[in-house]
Amino acid sequence: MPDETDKTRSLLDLGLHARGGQEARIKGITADSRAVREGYLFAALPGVETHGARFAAKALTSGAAAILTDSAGAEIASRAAAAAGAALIVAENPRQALAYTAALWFGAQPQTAVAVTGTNGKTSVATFCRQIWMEMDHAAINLGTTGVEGVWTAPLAHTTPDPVTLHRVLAEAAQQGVTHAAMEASSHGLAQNRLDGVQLEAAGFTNFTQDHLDYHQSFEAYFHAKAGLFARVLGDEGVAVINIDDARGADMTDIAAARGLGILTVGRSAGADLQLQAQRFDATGQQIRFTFEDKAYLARLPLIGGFQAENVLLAAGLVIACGAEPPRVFETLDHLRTVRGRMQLAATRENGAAVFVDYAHTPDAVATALKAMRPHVMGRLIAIVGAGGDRDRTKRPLMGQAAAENADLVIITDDNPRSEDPAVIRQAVMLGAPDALEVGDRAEAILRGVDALGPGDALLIAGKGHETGQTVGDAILPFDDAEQASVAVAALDGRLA
Ligand SMILES: CC(=O)N[C@H]1[C@@H](OP(=O)(O)OP(=O)(O)OC[C@H]2O[C@@H](n3ccc(=O)[nH]c3=O)[C@H](O)[C@@H]2O)O[C@H](CO)[C@@H](O)[C@@H]1O[C@H](C)C(=O)N[C@@H](C)C(=O)N[C@H](CCC(=O)O)C(=O)O
Ligand SMILES: Nc1ncnc2c1ncn2[C@@H]1O[C@H](COP(=O)(O)OP(=O)(O)OP(=O)(O)O)[C@@H](O)[C@H]1O
Ligand SMILES: N[C@H](CCC[C@H](N)C(=O)O)C(=O)O
Ligand SMILES: [Mg+2]
Repeated sequence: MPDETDKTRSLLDLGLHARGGQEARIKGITADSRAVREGYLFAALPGVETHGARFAAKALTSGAAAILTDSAGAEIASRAAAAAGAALIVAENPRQALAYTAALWFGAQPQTAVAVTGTNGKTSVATFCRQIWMEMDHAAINLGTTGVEGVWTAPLAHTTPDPVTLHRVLAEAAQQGVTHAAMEASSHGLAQNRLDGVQLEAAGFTNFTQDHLDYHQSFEAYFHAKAGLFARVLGDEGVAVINIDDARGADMTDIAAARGLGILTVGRSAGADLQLQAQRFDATGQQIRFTFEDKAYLARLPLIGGFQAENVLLAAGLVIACGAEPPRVFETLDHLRTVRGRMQLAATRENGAAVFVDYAHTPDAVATALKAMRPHVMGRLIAIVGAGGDRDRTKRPLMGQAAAENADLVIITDDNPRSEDPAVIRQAVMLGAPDALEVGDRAEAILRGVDALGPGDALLIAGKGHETGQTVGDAILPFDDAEQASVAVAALDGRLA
């Protein structure tokens, strides 16, 4: 741990203005008043629910030596800070200042780091990057929705953790010998500058479709948040790895080009640097042909879903952008494994019908996942879909519609109703799928879906993927789609003890 006085100086070196000439000796940092200890810097941030400065008095009672906030927060906290003899640091963007401070405070991260943004595919791409690096004998991790995975593991509460958690985790990983890290950059995380202090060698863009309009309010604001990865977070020496098949890929490329960043394009589109040329599907995966620098390559991916090939090539592009030898990277692709909860084969009925669990929780993901299953299915495609409570309401009928358009039978059920009435959420989803069967209880919906499977049919259970709970109100009830699928198959095929 570096000398504490140096830390204080670093904070002031950030160009922050300490009012009242106070010099703070910092012993720790947090944005949560409840976590403040003697000598801590308390970042009092403006939030969605409240302003952290409202908790300044409590933080000072717990021993805060400095308060970092914005001008609105300074109005609230300045008297209490002065009375306690604590430094008040006012920043135009205190979230960014906190991110830089967290990076300096924890002082270490894996030397090679990449981040990936996009509406869908972040967890998959980050996981594939980690798998490729591990195949190349690097000590690697991925960080995101599924926690920290790889040579070192830890749970995470958010897809992109707050900067204090993020840098604590990155520093601990580096101390454990982790040299390579791939992380997800969620739109919330980017809008809140959670990643601004991370040193990235490359950053990736998967796609841009609807999600999270509850938080971002408009498509443009949502896009602007994602674009922050290329406009701001990625350093001047960084490489932008962009899926140009997506309609907004060109916009991302322009943003990166305007900064003079390196650019590596990926996709089926003509002119892509890493170009997917052909895909052939079989029962357990797919054969792909692609080109890079005028050379053609073949790989067999043991992965279900055409879109996973796009994610794999984006991951390969990110690893190459960090300096790896392309042929060596491509050799690893045959060894990739299914990402937990993403087109995961959860169970098979005695009649051969397969049950897949997938994390599709946006209209585009539901459509993509179902379309991806078609080439693998001879008979009917059945979909179980629900939408989360306290999240983007406008995506609900569109998710129902995506299911109705791409499946032969749709069952609408509950998926983390949170504080909302589950029946109201189901009704909204049903607006897009009027012929769907409504079965609120998720276990019963899975049983009904599995029961409906004839030979050659397949079932997609969408929405929860790797999740292990159903959030109802404040309670998280244990629930695992893959487990429920196995139980349903065992019960119906008479294999239960
Ligand atoms: C909308 C959102 O992102 N909210 C996150 C954000 O809250 P906020 O800053 O708006 O906080 P607030 O509740 O208004 O409080 C303001 C400030 O007062 C502080 N406070 C509050 C209470 C107190 O007693 N003491 C105190 O100091 C808070 O720490 C905060 O700094 O910062 C909080 C602290 O880090 C997060 O817990 C909270 O995540 C909420 C719970 C959440 O659900 N976030 C989700 C939507 C999210 O971030 N999801 C993304 C994307 C997921 C995906 O990939 O689809 C993710 O990266 O996980
Ligand atoms: N490249 C892609 N294009 C379209 N849909 C995709 C793509 N990759 C994944 N999906 C769909 O999105 C779902 C979620 O994938 P993944 O978890 O990798 O995305 P994510 O961006 O990390 O999601 P989150 O926002 O929850 O973190 C998958 O289960 C699949 O249905
Ligand atoms: N992390 C995402 C995915 C949630 C997936 C789904 N199970 C839901 O609860 O909506 C979110 O919070 O929007
Ligand atoms: Mg994710």
